[in-house]
Amino acid sequence: MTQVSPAQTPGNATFTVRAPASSANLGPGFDSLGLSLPLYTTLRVTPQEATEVVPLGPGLQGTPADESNYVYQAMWLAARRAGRPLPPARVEIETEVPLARGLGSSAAALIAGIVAGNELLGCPLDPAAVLDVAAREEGHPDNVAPALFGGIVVATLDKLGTHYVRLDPPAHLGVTVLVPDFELSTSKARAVLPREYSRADAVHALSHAALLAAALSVGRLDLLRHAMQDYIHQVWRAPLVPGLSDILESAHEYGALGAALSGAGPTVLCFHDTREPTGQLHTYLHSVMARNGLTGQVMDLPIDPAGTLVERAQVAWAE
Ligand SMILES: Nc1ncnc2c1ncn2[C@@H]1O[C@H](COP(=O)(O)OP(=O)(O)OP(=O)(O)O)[C@@H](O)[C@H]1O
Ligand SMILES: N[C@@H](CCO)C(=O)O
Repeated sequence: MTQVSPAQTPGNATFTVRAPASSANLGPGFDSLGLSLPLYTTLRVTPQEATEVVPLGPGLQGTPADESNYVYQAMWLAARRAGRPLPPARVEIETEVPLARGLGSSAAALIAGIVAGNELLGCPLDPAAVLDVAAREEGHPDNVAPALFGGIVVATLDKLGTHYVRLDPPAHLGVTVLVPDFELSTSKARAVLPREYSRADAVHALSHAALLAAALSVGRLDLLRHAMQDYIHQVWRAPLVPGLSDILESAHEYGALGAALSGAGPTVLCFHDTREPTGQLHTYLHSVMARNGLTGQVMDLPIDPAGTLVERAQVAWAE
């Protein structure tokens, strides 16, 4: 596997693109802060005379098996930015990222598609351009930036471009996610947010987001719980996610270093210290689900440092 890189092999060779899940916001970093998680969307792309789009596996049931598929549309975004037509190919799509759960499935699909389209074209776009295409399409960079670069990314999108800083995950910082068995689309979870905020809320948000980014950059795990306070989105989304308010208030009593709604939800993210056991936290998160009549999964995951990877089959240049 190699990081996003110029094409090294002939234009007709099969290649795979693997893009990770992500958790956006981390509390106050609304639309601007996210991290990458090791659940993957994988594309297997084979140039051929006619386009074929093949979603595989139960995770993608119901997604279109034709050119309207989001991944294929994303491949065309790369071609449009490059000002060239997309060469035809067979595109097989698989994913481990549950859809519409707040784990960045759409960002993984978008990044994987743009990187695949770019590869098919011989890599006219550099990684910063790939990120900018993705951030403009999604409307915010907080999932697509960690999906592309891995680790933790602070990013902002403005008229001039998408600007970002990637941080290596601090030592001993692990993630526990509670993934409920129900979907919540990002559009529904954005629709409940107010259009305007008071100056007090704005100052609260920017000071906490700034503290969180600084704490993550120097590994101050003791500050996470305080820095992750948020009044911009979680309070409005809490009615859509049973148990969220309890977890935000009490997870620290069970070993969490901090807790947040993951992306637009319904997944909830807790940070933990990887040197400490997480059994108590798991038991607590399961009890919150049970109290609220929910089922779902609780998983410990590391932060994925690698981001999107491209692998080309070993094909000799002479073939
Ligand atoms: N691999 C994929 N192939 C095709 N479509 C996909 C794929 N992954 C995601 N999608 C599309 O994206 C939608 C989910 O996007 P949505 O933004 O609502 O949630 P999310 O990205 O999983 O969560 P969040 O943005 O809160 O982290 C799916 O319903 C589907 O239409
Ligand atoms: N920042 C986005 C992430 C989900 O796409 C939100 O919370 O709506």
